[in-house]
Amino acid sequence: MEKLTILPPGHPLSGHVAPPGSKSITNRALLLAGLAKGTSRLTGALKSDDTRYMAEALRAMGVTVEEPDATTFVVTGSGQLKAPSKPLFLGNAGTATRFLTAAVASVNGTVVVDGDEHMRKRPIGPLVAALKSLGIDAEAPTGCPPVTVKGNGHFAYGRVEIDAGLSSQYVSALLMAAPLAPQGANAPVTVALTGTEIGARGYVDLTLDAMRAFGAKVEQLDNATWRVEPTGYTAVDFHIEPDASAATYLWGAEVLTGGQIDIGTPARDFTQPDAKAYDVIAAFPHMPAVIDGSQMQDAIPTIAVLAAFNETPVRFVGIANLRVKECDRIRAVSTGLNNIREGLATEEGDDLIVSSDPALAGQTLPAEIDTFADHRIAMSFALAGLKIGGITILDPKCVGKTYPGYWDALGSLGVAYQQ
Ligand SMILES: O=C(O)C1=C[C@@H](OP(=O)(O)O)[C@@H](O)[C@H](O)C1
Ligand SMILES: C=C(OP(=O)(O)O)C(=O)O
Repeated sequence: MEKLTILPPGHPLSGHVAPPGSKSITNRALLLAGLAKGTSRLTGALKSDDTRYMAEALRAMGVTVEEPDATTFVVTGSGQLKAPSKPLFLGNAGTATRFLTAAVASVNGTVVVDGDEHMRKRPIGPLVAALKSLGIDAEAPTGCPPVTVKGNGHFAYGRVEIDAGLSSQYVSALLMAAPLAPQGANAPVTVALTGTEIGARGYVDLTLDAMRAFGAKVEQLDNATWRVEPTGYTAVDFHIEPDASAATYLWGAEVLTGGQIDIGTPARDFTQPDAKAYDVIAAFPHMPAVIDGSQMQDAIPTIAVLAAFNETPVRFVGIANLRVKECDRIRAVSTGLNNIREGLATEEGDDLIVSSDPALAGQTLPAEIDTFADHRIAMSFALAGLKIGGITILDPKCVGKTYPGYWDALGSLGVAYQQ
């Protein structure tokens, strides 16, 4: 399946569709379970490209990962990752790549962390520099993967500073590796932000929650500093909530078609940052003139496509690091919208301005949307296809990164396709 044309349903989309498990929480839980000694049962988990890469990497380092059903991982670790026999290949999974880069410093031996051609363009230099500052032997000559880490059996203790301006995942990576510092040293790891700027702080909170669930002792000293004790991790049974970023497409489909989609989880019950998008989406077609995307970054492509149908234009600010996600998402969204109708989107520096036009709904405006191999571009532009005839999504299978059942989910609500 190389392309998929969405046929506008012509009726409100209503029904029950539960989004899959959270990618962010699944990959945290898999890692922490793999680092623990004993067996952890992870339920409600996401099975997708990103979590498969994490699971495979753990298996390559001696962890047993069983999959008794479509949403469960049973993970048995020895409390010590082993050196893998070949480089860890992590596709374009930012979480797996960043989190493992720090965690494999606890391996006794050399580990190469690598990804596909997209991941090889996503910066990891600040994380590598932070590891080096702790005395860990780590190299990423291009500033992006591959990263070579020569571990000596445990993480390092001391104070580490990190600039998280490009990615909060660097902070999460250091925090999750920190309990693996040598236990006898009786000294904590202190993780400190250089600068108070951190996009998506809510992801750090997810990290702290997951660490504590697996027995870590971590304390937030102030807005920008955390202290982590060298406790290691304890195996535990852990339930994963549905994915809030995946939910944004269903919330979007609901407001755009005037339907009622029950996703099984009230927006306020999510702990993930993208749940903040609910209030903005619920305001459609009166979304605000300025939307700050810094604390709900992965939801911005969804909201930007909705903005094309809003009553008034929307300027997206605080989204600079969308340029270093799976693709340059500011460029991908503006390219896609302008492909639907020239002038629909403009970039001003790192801001994106969508010049809304409710009259788009009901028109036929044939456009092939280049997804740049980015699941979120595919999923968000599918929403445009619910109202505009002729929207064709190229490489629709890229949704497999985080939501393999996406096309079937829309199909179950009555959306039809032409291949
Ligand atoms: O920690 C996480 O689970 C994530 C953090 C965010 O990335 P950055 O920290 O790189 O902004 C987000 O975009 C990504 O999808 C998941
Ligand atoms: C940015 C994303 O993913 P990651 O950084 O985990 O590859 C995403 O899923 O939107």
